[in-house]
Amino acid sequence: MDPSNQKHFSAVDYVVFALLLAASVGIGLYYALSGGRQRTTQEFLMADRSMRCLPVSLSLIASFQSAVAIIGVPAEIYTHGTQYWFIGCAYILGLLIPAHVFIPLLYRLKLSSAYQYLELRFSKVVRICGTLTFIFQMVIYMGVCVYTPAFALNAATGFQLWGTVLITGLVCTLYTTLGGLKAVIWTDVFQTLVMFAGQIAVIIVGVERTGGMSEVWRKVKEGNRLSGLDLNPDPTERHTFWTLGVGGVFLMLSLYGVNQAQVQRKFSRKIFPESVKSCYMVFPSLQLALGLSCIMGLVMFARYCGEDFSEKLGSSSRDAMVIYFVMDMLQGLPGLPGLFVACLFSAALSTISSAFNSLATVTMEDLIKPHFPSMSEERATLVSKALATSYGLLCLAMAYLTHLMGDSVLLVALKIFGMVGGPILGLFCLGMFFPWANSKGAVAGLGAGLVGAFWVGIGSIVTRSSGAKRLPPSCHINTTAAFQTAIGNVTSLETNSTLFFSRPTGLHRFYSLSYMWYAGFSCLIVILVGLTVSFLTGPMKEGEATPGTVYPLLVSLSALMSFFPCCPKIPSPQGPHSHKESNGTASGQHTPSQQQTERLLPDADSRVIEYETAV
Ligand SMILES: CC(C)(CO)[C@@H](O)C(=O)NCCC(=O)O
Ligand code: NA
Repeated sequence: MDPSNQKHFSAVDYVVFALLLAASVGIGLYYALSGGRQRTTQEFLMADRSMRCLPVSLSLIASFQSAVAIIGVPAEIYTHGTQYWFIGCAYILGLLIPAHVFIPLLYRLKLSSAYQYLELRFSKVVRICGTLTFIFQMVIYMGVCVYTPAFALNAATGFQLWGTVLITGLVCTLYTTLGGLKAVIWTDVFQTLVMFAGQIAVIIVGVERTGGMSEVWRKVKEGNRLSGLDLNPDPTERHTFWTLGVGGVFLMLSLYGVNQAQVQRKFSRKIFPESVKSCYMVFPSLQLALGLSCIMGLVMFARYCGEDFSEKLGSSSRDAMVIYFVMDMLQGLPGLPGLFVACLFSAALSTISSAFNSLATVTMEDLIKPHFPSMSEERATLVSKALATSYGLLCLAMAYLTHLMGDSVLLVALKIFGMVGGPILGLFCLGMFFPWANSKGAVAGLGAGLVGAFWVGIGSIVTRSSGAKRLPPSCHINTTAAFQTAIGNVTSLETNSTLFFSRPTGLHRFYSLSYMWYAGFSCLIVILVGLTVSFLTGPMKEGEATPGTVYPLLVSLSALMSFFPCCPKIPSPQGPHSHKESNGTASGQHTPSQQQTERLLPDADSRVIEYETAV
C-alpha cells in the first residue's frame, strides 16, 4: 500500500493494543502460578477437566474464528455479495451431529487425544497416520493465522510485518507454555469478547458515517450485494446453497466433530451432559460472529461504493482493502483503531493458542507417551511445554509460506480445512459407522483421500479455476432505469461468458470443484476406498472392534424415528452395553490402551467431586 495512505496510530491506540497483549500474558502467568501450577499434564493439557460451560463455549468458537474470518468474510461479501452468509445453515447439522454422535462416543471412551480412538478402533499405525495428518493440518493453518493480523497491521500502519509475526508467535507461545489449557480457555474468553467489541465498534461507526441504517440498506441493494438463495446444483459453482449449506456441513464436522483443538475442550468438562450443552452454546455465538462479519462487509460496501480504489491501494489484495476501509472509518476516533487491531490479534491469538495446546497434546499422547510409558509426570509436563514452544517456532516458518501464496486468506484457510480435515473426518466416519472397516482399509482410505484432495486442490491453484462470479465493482448513488439495465447487461454478459467461453471441461472441470466440497469429497473417497480395501483384505466381523468404538447407526435411526415428532431421544452410541449414568465408561474393556487411559485420568467419582469444588 502507498505509505501516504497509511493511517497513524495515536498513543491511545498503542495503549489499547499493548493492554490486550499484556492481559493475555497476565492470564497465562496467573494460571502458571495458581491452582496446580501446571505441574501435571492432566492440568496443563486437560485443565483438570474442571471448566465451566460459558467459558468453554466462548473458547470453542474462538478455535476456528481468527483474524482470517474477521478480514476475509467482509472482503468476500464486499466483492461477491452475501451468498457466503448461507454457510450459517451448515452450522445447524454441523454442530448437532458432533453433539449427539461424535462427542458422546469419544467422551465415553475417556480419551485425552481424539486420535487414541483410531488405535482403539483400528490399530497403532492408523492412530499415527491420523495424528500426523492432524499435525500437518494445524501447522499450515497456524501459518495463515499468524500471518493475517501481522499483514493487516502492516497494511494499516506500516508496522514491520515480520516483527509483528514474531511478537504474535512469542506472546502466544509464552502464555500457552506458562498457563496450559486453563490459560488458553480464559484468554480465549477475554479475546472473544474483545473480538466482538472491535467488530461492533466498526459497524456502529461505519453505519453512522454512511448516513444511517436505511442508507446502508439502499446502497447495498443498489449495488446488488444482497444475494438470494442460489440453488444451482453445479458443484463447480463456488458459493451456492448446496456448496455452503451441504458441503459446509462436512467442513463443520471436520472442525467441530473430530478436530483435537475442539474435542479437547469438550473433554475438559467433567460431566457428560455439560459437554453436549457446550456444543449447543457454540451455535448462537458462531451465528453472531458470522453475522457481524457479513454486516461489516455490507457497511463497507455502502460506505465506499462508487469510489475508485485501485489508485489508493495499488495492487494489494482485497484483504488489505478491508483494513484500509476500517482504518479510514475509524479515523479521528482515538482508541478505536487500536481496538480493531486488538480485535484482529485477539481472534488470531485465541486460535493459535488452542492450536499449540492441541498440537502439544497429540504429540505427547499419540507420538511420545506410547513409546515411553514409564516417563515421569514432571518430565512429561516439561516435554509438553517444550513441544508447545517448538510448534510456536514452526508456525512462524509457515507464516512465510502464506505470504508466498498471496491468495485471499479466507480461501486459503477453508481450503486447508477441506483438503486435510476432510480425510481425517473420513477416517473417523469409516471407524464409527462401518463396522466392517479394518486397519488396512483405513490407511489406504486416508492415503487416497489425501491424494484426491491435494490433486483437486493443487490442480485448482495451478489452473486458477475458482468458479467465482465477479459482481460489478461499484454501485451508483442514484437508482435509474439506465443503471439497472447496465447492471443487468454486465451480469448477463458475465453469465454468458462463463457459459459459452470458459465453461471448463474434463480435468479442468474437476479442478474447478468448489472448495466448499473439498471436505465432503475427500471424506467420501476415504470411506469408499477404505471399505473396498477392507472387503478385499477380510472385513472385520460384527463385534470384533473394541466395544463402544462403533456407532450403532441403525439402532439410533430407528429410535429417532419412533420418537420423532414429540421428543427425539439422545441416541446412545454404545447400544446394548451402554450405561445410563453420565460419565459411565464402557464395560468389559481391558485393552492395553484402555488401561493406559485410565491411568492418565482420575476415576469418575473423584472427577465429580472435584467438579463440585472447582472454580
Ligand atoms: C470455520 C468457520 C466457517 C466456522 O467456524 C468460520 O469460522 C470461518 O470462516 N473461519 C475461517 C478461518 C479462520 O477464521 O481462521
Ligand atoms: Na480465534
